Amino acid sequence: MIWLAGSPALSDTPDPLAELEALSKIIQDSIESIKSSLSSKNMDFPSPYTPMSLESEAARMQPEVDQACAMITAAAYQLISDVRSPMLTIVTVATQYALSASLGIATAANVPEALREAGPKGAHVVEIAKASSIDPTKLSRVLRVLATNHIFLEVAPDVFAHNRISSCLDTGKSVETLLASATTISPGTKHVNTTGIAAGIGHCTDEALKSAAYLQDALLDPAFACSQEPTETARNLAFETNTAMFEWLEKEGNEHRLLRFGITMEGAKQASPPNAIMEGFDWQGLKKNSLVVDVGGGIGAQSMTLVQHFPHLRFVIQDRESTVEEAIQFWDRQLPGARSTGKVVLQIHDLFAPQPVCDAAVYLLRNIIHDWPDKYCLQILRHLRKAATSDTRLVIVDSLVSYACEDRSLEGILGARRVVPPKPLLSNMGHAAAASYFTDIQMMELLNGKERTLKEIKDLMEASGWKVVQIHQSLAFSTAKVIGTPA
Ligand SMILES: C[S@@+](CC[C@H](N)C(=O)[O-])C[C@H]1O[C@@H](n2cnc3c(N)ncnc32)[C@H](O)[C@@H]1O
Repeated sequence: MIWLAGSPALSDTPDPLAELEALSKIIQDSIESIKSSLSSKNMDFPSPYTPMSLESEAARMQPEVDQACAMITAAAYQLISDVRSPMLTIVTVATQYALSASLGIATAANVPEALREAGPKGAHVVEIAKASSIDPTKLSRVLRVLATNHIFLEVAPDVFAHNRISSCLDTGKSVETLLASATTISPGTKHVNTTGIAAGIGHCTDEALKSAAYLQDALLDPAFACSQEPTETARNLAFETNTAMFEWLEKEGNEHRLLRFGITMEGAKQASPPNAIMEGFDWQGLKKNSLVVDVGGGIGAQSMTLVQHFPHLRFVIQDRESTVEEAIQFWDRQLPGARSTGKVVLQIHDLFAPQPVCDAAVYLLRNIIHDWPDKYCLQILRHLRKAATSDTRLVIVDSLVSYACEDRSLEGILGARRVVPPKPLLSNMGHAAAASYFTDIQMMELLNGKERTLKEIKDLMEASGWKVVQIHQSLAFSTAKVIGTPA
């Protein structure tokens, strides 16, 4: 028998059934580890049939439980790939866009809100369809493909109800309010004062999904193929525009997308453990009145967490004019007083202009570098380096993608060594880490941006006068902090 190169053999002559057994054992051991961790803390694992809330996710947020869940996800998906016919797998993957599209339709058609109002017994699709102008016979097919993939339940023929996953989509608003606002004001207002999860689904299944359909064209078009410009992307082809993402969002007709994107960024905090921004960097150790500059800080959702926990620090949150306008409302609503005391300053600043704050203890760049191609990242980092003092720290918070094979080349950097999962799992945790790789493609299609490997970030930092001194990362969450000092 010929083995293909790179097969992660358990022995010299890999036995497919031994791999299945090894994967099952990883799953079984991880379940045991969850049980013992939760029983020692007197906590319950959340049921897939109860609505999601941040409080009820507490068990899964325990680092050891979270890690065990990641192991189970990686092993279970690899098990599926090993046992299912390869033809069926390929066809299933090729048609999986139907899932993203269906999720977008259910969200836009107010299905989550209609099902919350219907209660645990659910509602017939004819009733659910009244929450929008959708055809019930088409909606039932959309909901069935989701229920088949464990999002919603089909509790009786054409009767659907929430499960835990689908309940995440609920904005908490009444169908009546949503129907009234859809006819009177912009549909983006649906997401105002919500967790931002439905907003994020809207962003991914509207502008991102539409752009993804053009990615093949963009990558194979000689004019766009090697482009490093944010104006030459699949999104530019899909929406027939020559503007970069953030300018495009500000264009007339995109008001709902701009509003939704801002709310998505705020909601994205919930994809990581609460207060994740606080970990891995010694904010407490900064001197009294030290200045943290949140560069491209959006409405300042991350800085707000830091303000609340580290009252000895001062903050400048910089962004584009339209975002700063939103940020003013956000801060005055959530933490009135922060601005009037001067503890927090909201500042209009272009990432590509010289940095006006030259006495910063920290420049924080969270989810910024991944928005831009290398040559633009270098401009951003060089402006910060020019304004930095010798004590300034650069904190880059972004996904760090790993190769799908082992790579130990940068283990000399403090914190860079990762826990290597047991074989036969992929060293990047396979499907458990899939969201980062999907986001990488989303960055490419929308902005010509990218999620980077540690080596790619290190190269950018070194080319702009920064030196990587420490990394903070976890096995389960791909978001990492790369901490630098002036070189
Ligand atoms: C992905 S969001 C990240 C926001 C925030 N750092 C966070 O982690 O929630 C990117 C941010 O960059 C801002 N941005 C994009 N282009 C910019 C520019 N040229 N100058 C300043 N900010 C910009 C956007 O308005 C947006 O708020």
